[in-house]
Amino acid sequence: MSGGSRLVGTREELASLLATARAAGGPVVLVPTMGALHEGHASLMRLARERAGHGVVVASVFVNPLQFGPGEDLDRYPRSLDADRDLCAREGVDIVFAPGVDEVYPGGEPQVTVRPGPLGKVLEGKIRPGHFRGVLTVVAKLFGLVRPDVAVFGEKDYQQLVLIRRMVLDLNMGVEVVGAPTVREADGLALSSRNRYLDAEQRLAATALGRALHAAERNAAYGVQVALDEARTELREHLVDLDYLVVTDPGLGELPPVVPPGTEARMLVAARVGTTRLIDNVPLVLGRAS
Ligand SMILES: Nc1ncnc2c1ncn2[C@@H]1O[C@H](COP(=O)(O)OP(=O)(O)OP(=O)(O)O)[C@@H](O)[C@H]1O
Ligand SMILES: CC(C)(CO)[C@@H](O)C(=O)[O-]
Ligand code: BAL
Repeated sequence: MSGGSRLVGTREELASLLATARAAGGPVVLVPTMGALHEGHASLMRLARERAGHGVVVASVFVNPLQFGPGEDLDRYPRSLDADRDLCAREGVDIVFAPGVDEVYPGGEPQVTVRPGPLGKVLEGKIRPGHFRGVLTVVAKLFGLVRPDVAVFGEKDYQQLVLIRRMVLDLNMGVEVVGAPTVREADGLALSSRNRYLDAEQRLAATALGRALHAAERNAAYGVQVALDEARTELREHLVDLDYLVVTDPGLGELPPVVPPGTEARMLVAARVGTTRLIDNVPLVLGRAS
């Protein structure tokens, strides 16, 4: 496709643009987002542009009510469609799909939704009950509307990425799911749309998450316990309320009590800084000097 980013708000417009694009050949690559775009999103779009080649890149911008629980930040979630559109144009996105809630949920909340299964009940799912049912349902709907060959998601939302891969596998959706590395500020804070809720003091405290994960990476060679202890020390030094800090296997399962050197694992952290919840994670290679 050529001619910059096209902003579309309806399923009909989207279908018609995609039909034209498909006729021209090349893959369709989707980047789902909730908007308030930053450089982390930009990296996903660049990856999508590379994967699409002469095909089409679609970015969706939709704050999905179904994945927010009561009392969460649905109403104050940042919305900045004009700036989002500029960023999409800069990164070579062909179609920006920014539908209203009625367009995505024309009959209100759908009767049939995607149950995430046991992995949806741990970590984020335990603290935000119903969250992953909302995420998987909207991602399934976006896949239905766009019918992408490839979809790109960030590793920053690692549990989400694992669950989307699982949904695609279990429901034979035939979409290639690409995970993109987390983009960080110079001080290690993972970029997130919610970072803009932080005041200066909270912004400083928020660096604890990145510091903790980095301390764990440095100490992973000494095993899970040392990695956890070092990470906890960093978190204790800052004004954050820890929700969880865990080391799992890469699929979010439990690690066996004894692991051979070189075992791949994931450390995941979630904490509240003031009223803002932040999450982050890194891969670890256990029991081997890195
Ligand atoms: N720092 C980042 N690096 C790489 N990808 C990211 C980063 N932050 C978000 N993403 C990815 O961008 C996609 C859209 O995420 P979303 O719009 O929720 O942004 P967000 O910054 O994660 O916002 P939130 O504050 O809601 O967590 C997701 O696949 C997410 O994992
Ligand atoms: C995948 C997603 C766009 C679904 O609303 C959202 O959870 C996000 O932005 O990570
Ligand atoms: N990036 C995850 C979306 C959410 O927190 O609702």
